[in-house]
Amino acid sequence: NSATASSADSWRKVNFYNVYKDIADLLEDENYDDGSYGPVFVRLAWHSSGTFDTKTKTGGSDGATIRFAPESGHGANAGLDAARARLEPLKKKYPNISYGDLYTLAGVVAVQELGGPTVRWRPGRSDYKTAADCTPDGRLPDAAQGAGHVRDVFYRMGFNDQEIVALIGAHALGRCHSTRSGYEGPWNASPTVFTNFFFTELLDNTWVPKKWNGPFQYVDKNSGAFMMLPADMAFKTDPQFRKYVDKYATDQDAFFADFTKAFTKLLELGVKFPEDAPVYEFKTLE
Ligand code: HEM
Ligand SMILES: Nc1ncc(C2CC2)[nH]1
Repeated sequence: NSATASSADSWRKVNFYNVYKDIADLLEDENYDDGSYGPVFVRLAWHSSGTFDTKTKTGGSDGATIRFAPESGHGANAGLDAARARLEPLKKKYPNISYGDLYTLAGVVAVQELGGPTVRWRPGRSDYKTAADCTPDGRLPDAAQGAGHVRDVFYRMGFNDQEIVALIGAHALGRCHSTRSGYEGPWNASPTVFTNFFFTELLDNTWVPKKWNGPFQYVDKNSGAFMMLPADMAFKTDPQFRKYVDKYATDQDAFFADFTKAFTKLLELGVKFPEDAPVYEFKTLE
């Protein structure tokens, strides 16, 4: 963690168009996973933000407490050190950017450069928080549980059913790592392209329990080349979630329109932005 802490207003000295470009240049790496850091940047932005609790107004992306132990060591955050390390040189290059702004912006760049919708983003998160502000473990969802648990976690953040389903669509990206969450896969055709494939695969494939000694999960019967978590399956079986899964599976534009709104809301949970903080809509480079 760079010693250069940003002050409350130091974001005003940052050219975010340059930061966007530099993050985009970090995405591709043929030696990492499926060739892109994009998916793990999206997960970093989401885990930095998804700790928010509407009742206590604690957690969220402001202060980026995810970079401090004990939060950095929570099981749910396993593997995110790789994403934070990849972004660290940009904190040195742009000492006036806050980690909270850097981590959330990286998620925005990843979604846009991997073919997803434009995501509105505001600067103004601060780094004043310390390890003492870390949120307790258990704020993020447990993949082994079902719809009830998923609602408990996301309602606590302030989301409704439609927003929860839109957000889970990000599971079209990336993969599970047995060395991180314990789950494994997928090897589907396009883990580095942002599409509505999570919904189409969920509905169209036949899901069977994976025969292995890892944690309970599903694999698709025909190709064995895609996986679903127990929590993923809740989106197929719960009637209120299923309504939106059907909609997004048949209408990618509707998914994109709802995802971008919910993702901006997620990345801004709990943040008190300066009144004059600009709303950026970056042009996608690819
Ligand atoms: C019910 C809610 C959710 C559960 C239980 C869940 C669980 C998981 C698990 C277990 C992994 C595998 C981690 C690993 O082993 O590397 C994962 C990966 C991922 N999750 Fe989620 N997640 C949820 C919601 C979300 C949301 C809301 C987003 C973003 C908007 C998201 C984005 C991702 C991405 C992009 C990956 C791939 C990361 C990589 O390739 O390294 N997830 N998720
Ligand atoms: N279906 C599915 N659930 C979780 C994932 C990880 C993002 C890769 N994929």
